[in-house]
Amino acid sequence: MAISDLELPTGVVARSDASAEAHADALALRVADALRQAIDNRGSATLVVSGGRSPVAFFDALAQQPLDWRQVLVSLADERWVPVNHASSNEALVRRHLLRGAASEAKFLGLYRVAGSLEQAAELADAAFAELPPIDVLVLGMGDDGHTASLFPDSPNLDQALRADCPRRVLPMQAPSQPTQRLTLTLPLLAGARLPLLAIQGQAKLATLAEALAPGEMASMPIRAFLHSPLEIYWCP
Ligand SMILES: O=C(O)[C@H](O)[C@@H](O)[C@H](O)[C@H](O)COP(=O)(O)O
Repeated sequence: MAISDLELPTGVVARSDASAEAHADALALRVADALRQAIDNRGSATLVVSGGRSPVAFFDALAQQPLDWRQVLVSLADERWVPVNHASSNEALVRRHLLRGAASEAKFLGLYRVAGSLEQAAELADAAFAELPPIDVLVLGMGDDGHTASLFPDSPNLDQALRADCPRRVLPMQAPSQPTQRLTLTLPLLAGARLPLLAIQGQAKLATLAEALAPGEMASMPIRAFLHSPLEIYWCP
């Protein structure tokens, strides 16, 4: 199956690249162009990225892009509640692969907070994220189960996080399917992005996307909250 086989809602466009490298480069060029445009129009740009395994090549390619990184704020759609020197830390991943070279001039707002509990860490992050400007570019990934950010099916706080009027910017997530406790931005913050992008690779995720595009509960496949205009999907085999 290819992404061109999928029937996409109006305003949702998809791009397919032949290799993971071409996919990462195409995504990096699109993000860099949008960040430059935001800086030209408003003097600064806010980029929110997801973690996991897929974005590494994209981060490495974006770090090479010529732009005024001093005017860019980079943040995270979600985080594992682990110290920033932990192997699973999304902040560590972004600092290692994106915030280097010229891109090390960018500002960074992380989600991880030291606290006595995940709930307390989420409250501290929620307060800090009141400072997050409107998102210019959001890069989402997706799991095979249809989660995105740390909006996992069956997570206790999912319904609250998916409310369009959710009063929280950051919520704790204890996804039954995941080994580490998580912190996630909630739907109102993520849905406000000027340019939302979804980057996925492989046939399994394409099948998950096809399933998510069919009618169904948002809570069972949270990626459904983003499968509407405007959205650009980047896929490679
Ligand atoms: O912290 C995370 O893991 C991400 O934010 C998460 O939402 C990720 O995008 C998907 O789980 C896909 O992860 P992979 O790219 O590793 O498949």
